[in-house]
Amino acid sequence: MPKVTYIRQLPLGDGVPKTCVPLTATRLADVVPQLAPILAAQPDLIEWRLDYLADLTEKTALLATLKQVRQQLGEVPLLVTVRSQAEGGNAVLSSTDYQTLLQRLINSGHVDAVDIELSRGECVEALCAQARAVQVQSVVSAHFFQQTPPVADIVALLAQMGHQGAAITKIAVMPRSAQDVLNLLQASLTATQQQTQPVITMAMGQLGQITRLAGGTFGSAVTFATVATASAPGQLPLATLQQILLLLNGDSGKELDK
Ligand SMILES: O=C1C[C@@](O)(C(=O)O)C[C@@H](O)[C@@H]1O
Repeated sequence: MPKVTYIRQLPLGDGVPKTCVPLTATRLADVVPQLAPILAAQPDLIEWRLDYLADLTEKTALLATLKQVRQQLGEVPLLVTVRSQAEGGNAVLSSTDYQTLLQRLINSGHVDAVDIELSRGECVEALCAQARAVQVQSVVSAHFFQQTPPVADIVALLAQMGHQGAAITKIAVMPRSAQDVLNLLQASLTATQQQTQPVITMAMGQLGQITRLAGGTFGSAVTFATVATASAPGQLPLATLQQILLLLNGDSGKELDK
């Protein structure tokens, strides 16, 4: 069973799925303005998808905006993600540039958690260790935008993330059938029973939407939702999700009138 893992003061793996909304601004100047309506909707966690920025080379300006974002968030935890094109995002970075950028984010003092792609191979373990050293939680992730791997493969990938030092493990798949959706849920349940790190899973697209609503029942610790722009197919509006989570999780979920 996963041990409860905190991102700032937010417990993951305690049986209640947490909501996360992505920030998808394409210009640094739009980041803080985009944050206000997201915060007003009261997600548990914010993910800044840095790869949406048209220019990822402006490191000084980027870190200055990151500091501002952190200040605006108060106690809401911040996850930063640089999603590669190969994993469904927009970043086209060499291994060295990816590693350097993630190191700067980890050591910035302004992030609570960092997404690290398992497919980046060699640097994953080092990045997890660097994050751990400065109390930043590592969320090691894998994305399958074309298919859903077999249950055993999903479970093995999540375990591999844990072996590489992930504090939290995450996988997103694209289902082609209802069986694929069931397979993703089965893999979530099995991984949750076997590993100590919290597991985050989702099946994308409309077919997979049930996993964003009821994934918590099968162990998924976080569900991604939208306030304005989606960062992956199938994400539901946060307000709708909050209501359904309350129905499914009772008193342990959020209050309806929040
Ligand atoms: O890994 C994930 C999950 C996600 O792909 C989703 O399907 O909701 C959305 C991404 O922003 C996030 O980094």
